[in-house]
Amino acid sequence: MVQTTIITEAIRESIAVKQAIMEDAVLLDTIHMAAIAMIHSLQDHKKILFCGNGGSAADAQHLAAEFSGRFYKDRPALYAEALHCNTSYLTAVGNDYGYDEIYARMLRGIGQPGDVLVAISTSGNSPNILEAAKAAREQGMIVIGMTGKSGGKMRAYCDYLLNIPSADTPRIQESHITVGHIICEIVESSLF
Ligand SMILES: O=C(CO)[C@@H](O)[C@H](O)[C@H](O)[C@H](O)COP(=O)(O)O
Ligand SMILES: [Zn+2]
Repeated sequence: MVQTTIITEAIRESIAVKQAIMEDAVLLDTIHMAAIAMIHSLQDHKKILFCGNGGSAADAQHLAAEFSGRFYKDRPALYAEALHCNTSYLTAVGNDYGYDEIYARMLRGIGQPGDVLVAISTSGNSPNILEAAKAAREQGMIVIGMTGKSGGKMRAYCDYLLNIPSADTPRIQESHITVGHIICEIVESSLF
């Protein structure tokens, strides 16, 4: 059956990508270091900002809410936000300055040295995410990139590159959420 093949292949590929992450010592180390960077920023009363497009915007919002709401533990809120949640802002800045500017402009307004930007792009090439990463660096922020295998142009702007070993957008996104949840667990268990 065609549907059964699609279902089992998607699951098989998703497992294979996660298996490849588990066998990539450099990536595992980078996940750990990215979590430590977030812990230090939060201990220093800095904030964690997330951005992405489409499914990655949903991932940005999901992960920000794990920090600002709660993950496993009943504990104080951590300062985390996804940058796409204000549609009035997005439509105004997209309309007046262009879509590539939507996140960069906000970061120039609110980004502080020591804050963290988690920039999520499966291709690593979305212009608004690249502009965001550049603006974050100009503000003295730490940039954690979540991308696919190649890292794309994002590679040049990341302090920590979490490049999932796949070139398939949905499979990459599934692993972004897995890695994001792992980071949430490390951060929460270290701070509380
Ligand atoms: O969720 C999906 C596909 O799984 C889409 O909404 C996807 O996120 C969008 O096409 C994005 O615009 C892709 O951008 P990016 O990941 O290359 O930065
Ligand atoms: Zn998706």
